[in-house]
Amino acid sequence: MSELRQRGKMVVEKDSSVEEVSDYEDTLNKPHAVPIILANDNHTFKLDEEALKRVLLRDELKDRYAVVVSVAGAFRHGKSFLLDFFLRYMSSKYVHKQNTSDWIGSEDTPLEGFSWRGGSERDTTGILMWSEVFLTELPTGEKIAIILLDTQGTWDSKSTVKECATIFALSTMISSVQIYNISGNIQEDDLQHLQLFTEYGRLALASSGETPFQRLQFLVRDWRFPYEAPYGAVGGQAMLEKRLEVSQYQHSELKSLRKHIKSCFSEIASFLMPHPGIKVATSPTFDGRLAEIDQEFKDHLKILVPMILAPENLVLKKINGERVKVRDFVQYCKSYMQIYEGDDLPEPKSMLVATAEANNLAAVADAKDAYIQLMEDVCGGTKPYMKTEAIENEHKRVKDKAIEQFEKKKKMGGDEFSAVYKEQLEKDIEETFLQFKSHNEGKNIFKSARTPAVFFAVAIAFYVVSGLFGLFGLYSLANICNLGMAAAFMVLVTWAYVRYSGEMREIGQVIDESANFIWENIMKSLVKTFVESGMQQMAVEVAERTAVNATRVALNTNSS
Ligand SMILES: Nc1nc2c(ncn2[C@@H]2O[C@H](COP(=O)(O)OP(=O)(O)OP(=O)(O)O)[C@@H](O)[C@H]2O)c(=O)[nH]1
Repeated sequence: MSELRQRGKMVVEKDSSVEEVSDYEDTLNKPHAVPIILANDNHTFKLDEEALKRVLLRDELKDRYAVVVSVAGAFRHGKSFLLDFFLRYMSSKYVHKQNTSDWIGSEDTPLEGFSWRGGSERDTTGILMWSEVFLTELPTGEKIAIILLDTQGTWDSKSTVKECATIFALSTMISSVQIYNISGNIQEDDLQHLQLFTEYGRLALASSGETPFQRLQFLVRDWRFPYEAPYGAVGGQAMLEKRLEVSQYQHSELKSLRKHIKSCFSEIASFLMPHPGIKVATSPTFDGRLAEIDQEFKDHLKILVPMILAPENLVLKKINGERVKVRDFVQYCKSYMQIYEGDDLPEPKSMLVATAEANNLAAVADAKDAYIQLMEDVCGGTKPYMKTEAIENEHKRVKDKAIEQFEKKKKMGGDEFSAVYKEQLEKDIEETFLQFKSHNEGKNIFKSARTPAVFFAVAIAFYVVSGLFGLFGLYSLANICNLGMAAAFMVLVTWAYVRYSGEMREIGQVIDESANFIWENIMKSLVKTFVESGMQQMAVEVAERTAVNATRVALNTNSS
């Protein structure tokens, strides 16, 4: 196996050598970039749902609130390079729990993580997610998971306008902090690339009253005019205010673009980065070591990175004003991806519908979870058997609660839109209830013993009838009954084997169903008549004995 390092990039080539397979697996188990949106040859994208689920749907993650940090912007402008410093910070702060400014690393360590490299050809394609999701708590106590995304650079010679817009739009829609990486200055075309969202933002705002996105962080690389606006956040803010200024004499098109950009994000910030030095920009042998990066750049990295990733600065992903859990994030990715699958860029309206759809599906999943949790408490796992009537009453009570939770949750799209999802929730709950019910039935030892009891009784019945036929010399009929008895025993043995081995379960099911049929249609009424006549007999006997005793007592009293 050979491991090619293209600066920070780890390319693993698998060869046939057996002893090296475990090395290969070790490398894959190390935190790495996972492509979640894949670029197809025909200029379209595909969501790798399985990969996304493998990273996110882990027990320790899925119920945490998501913070999603993405870096997007033109290609070859140091996006992945920056993200690798984010990884250093995250690892020091959230994995090793260190609180020092040494997170930036030692002077001579090559920079690793998301693939980055020099040269003029694009490197990243699609959207990549870092496989290690960082866990922490907000100062308010909420447990959160921080997800990092690297995106395909825009405006390279191989991508169509639609591809660029799709990646930028998708990454903005799924992130809570979109870092808009641009070079040199904030220009009008940088603002125009936000255009697609401005209409979506207007619709979303009208529909829900909530700002659709959270933080947009302009990051201007290689800022060359520190004498006009100083490096860092203060200079960045001053620059941004100038660029987003709406003035009386502006063209109405420029005015409305600025107004709508502002209404799409709850926070817009900007940071001016100094040039990292000639080696970073031009040396083909530069491997990311700090020793070769300008001090001013490193100083500003130490300000920028905690400004985005320190616990007090983290921004939770919100949709329709509601925080998004990691498992809901998967649903949002699916719904959004669907609208970008067509040939044209989606209409802002369909972006809104997709958001409303994912929003309602997340509410359905939450309500169903609540139902399962409450039912588990009532009759799940090792809880003892409940009477059918009692479990049905509990189901109704818990179902009402789950539906109420769904109705109370803030959702997009209005009542009519939500009605379909409410119906789906009701259907899901009923299906889940059937599973709880059959699990409960399984705990009733009398019901589970029904099949052997029925076939044993059938065998005994054949035995008795065969004896009777034998008594009257009807041997051929007696033999048929003996055959029936043998068949009943065979069924019993087969049933016991199926139960013991877990094999041939379909046959086991047929036997159980036949036993149920015999019980419901023949034996139940017989047993009922038997028990009732037995009870009557007993009642008559008890009454007679009581009468006799009473008469005796009366006679004794009279004679004395
Ligand atoms: N001028 C300049 N170059 C940088 C900066 N940061 C990183 N670089 C260099 O830019 C080149 C590209 O870095 P990447 O991180 O691969 O860039 P990218 O934007 O992820 O590239 P794509 O994946 O192709 O979109 C590398 O040679 C880096 O050394 C910066 O702030 N200014």
